[in-house]
Amino acid sequence: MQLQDSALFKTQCYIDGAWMDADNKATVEVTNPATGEVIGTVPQMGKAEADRAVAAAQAALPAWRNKSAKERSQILRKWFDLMMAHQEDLGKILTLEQGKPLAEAKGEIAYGASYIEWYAEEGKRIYGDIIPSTGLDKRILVTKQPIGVCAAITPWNFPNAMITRKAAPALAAGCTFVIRPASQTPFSALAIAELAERAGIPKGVFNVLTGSSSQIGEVLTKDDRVKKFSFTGSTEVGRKLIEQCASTVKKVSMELGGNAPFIVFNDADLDAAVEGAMICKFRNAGQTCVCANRLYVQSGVYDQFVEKFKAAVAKLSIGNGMDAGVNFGPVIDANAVKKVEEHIADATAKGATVVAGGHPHALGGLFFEPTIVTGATQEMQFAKDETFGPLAPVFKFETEEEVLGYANDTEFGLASYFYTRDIGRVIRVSEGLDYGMVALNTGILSNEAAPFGGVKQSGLGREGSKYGIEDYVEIKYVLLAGLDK
Ligand SMILES: NC(=O)C1=CN([C@@H]2O[C@H](COP(=O)(O)OP(=O)(O)OC[C@H]3O[C@@H](n4cnc5c(N)ncnc54)[C@H](OP(=O)(O)O)[C@@H]3O)[C@@H](O)[C@H]2O)C=CC1
Ligand SMILES: O=C(O)CCCC(=O)O
Repeated sequence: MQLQDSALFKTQCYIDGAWMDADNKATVEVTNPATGEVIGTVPQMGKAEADRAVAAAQAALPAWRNKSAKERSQILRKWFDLMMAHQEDLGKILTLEQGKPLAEAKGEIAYGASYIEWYAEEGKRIYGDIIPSTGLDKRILVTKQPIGVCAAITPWNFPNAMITRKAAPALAAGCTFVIRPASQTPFSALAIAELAERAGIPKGVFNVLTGSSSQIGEVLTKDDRVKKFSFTGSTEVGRKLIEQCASTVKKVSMELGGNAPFIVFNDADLDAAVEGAMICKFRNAGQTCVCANRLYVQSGVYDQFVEKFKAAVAKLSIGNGMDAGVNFGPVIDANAVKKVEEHIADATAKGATVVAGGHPHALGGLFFEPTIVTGATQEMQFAKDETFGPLAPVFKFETEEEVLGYANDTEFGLASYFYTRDIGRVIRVSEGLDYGMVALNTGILSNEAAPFGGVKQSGLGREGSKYGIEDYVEIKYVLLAGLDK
């Protein structure tokens, strides 16, 4: 791998400020989804190493918690600066292990770093309250204190930003942190740890473990020293981890599956809607939890929208994300290909038509053609189940009431999108969508200043913004009495 700073490519874990192998020296291979080649190996750690990481985070807590918010802020700011200074190398590592095009990967590095910058500032503003009490001799003091040791498990689709979005508010609030990244994308996490060390984050404050998800997950969710657990991934695994956290009544944050509706009304700016649909559906080859999973287009513009959408899809440049000009890469693994194929087969068997793509790409391996199907209906699998791949089903609808019913007919409630220029409809539809996030006239809604999160079975808690830090503090109420003497 050609990096300007080759020390960013680490193949050991980072626990208590030291780089180390698994106790039994076992390793696991990581492959490049674009080529199938092995990029390197990382330690296959388990319970014993996880226990030591939690102990290190516990030992580091008092000194980190007792730094002033300004001191922590200065260290975090340095971490942010280092990430941006190494954006190119971090982007390359990310593309090699995850597959997304390099420009998109570098975009993720800036996006991930923006959470560190944001919380370096926000950590200084964890305000409390003084509340007048019922008795004149009393006052109620409310303070917010760091919750303690925090742990997290993150997915492969955003190997950098899903970590910083959790670690930055935790560290800014005065907590210490243990992270177990996805097996398919550990190198981005280890590079973040290398930069944490260079930024001066003290030993034990930020720890990275790779290896067995079930063994490490069990420690991180059941150990009483861990006070807060945060997860991004599938709803199925999230449910299980919530159950495990119940054994020690831990505070949990969950960013789980989505099934985003993308609604285009007759009065929409169609070119803007197509541009939004392209980014919303096909960035990261359709593998984000806020990706449009169902495109609902009103009957008056349905045919026109499909034609423009097809033309835009035909312009995508498919290939290895490291190659110049490529803007659409492979999917993560064979299961991802299988799921897209299953959803296409189910839809065509029930009457849908493939109007673009529909097959594994001629490049072979994990490349799948960006696909559009028309004539989609609520009876098809993708109406209920997140595809998490490059398949865009286009549904036709007649009325606002009808489409709101379809959009909300899911157990998920993460992101939703709609295009209209009618102000009354803007209010009615944004209030009527049962989603944690609603975007009007745009296909992209994530940024560090906004509260990212879902309702229903899409999760618990919010990440980013002033709200995101609340998940990493405990409220303490102090009653001051006898003040009249
Ligand atoms: N909300 C989101 O952003 C995401 C949603 N998904 C959804 O989930 C589907 C499957 O993707 P997948 O990657 O398998 O998602 P998973 O939920 O299985 O994986 C997410 C993370 O959880 C870990 N994990 C898996 N099982 C356990 C366990 N029993 N205990 C502790 N940790 C565990 C994984 O480790 P390991 O890598 O070792 O498997 C990974 O780090 C996707 O198709 C998509 O629908 C997936 C990723 C992100
Ligand atoms: O898929 C996810 O879990 C994160 C979505 C990326 C984003 O923040 O937009």
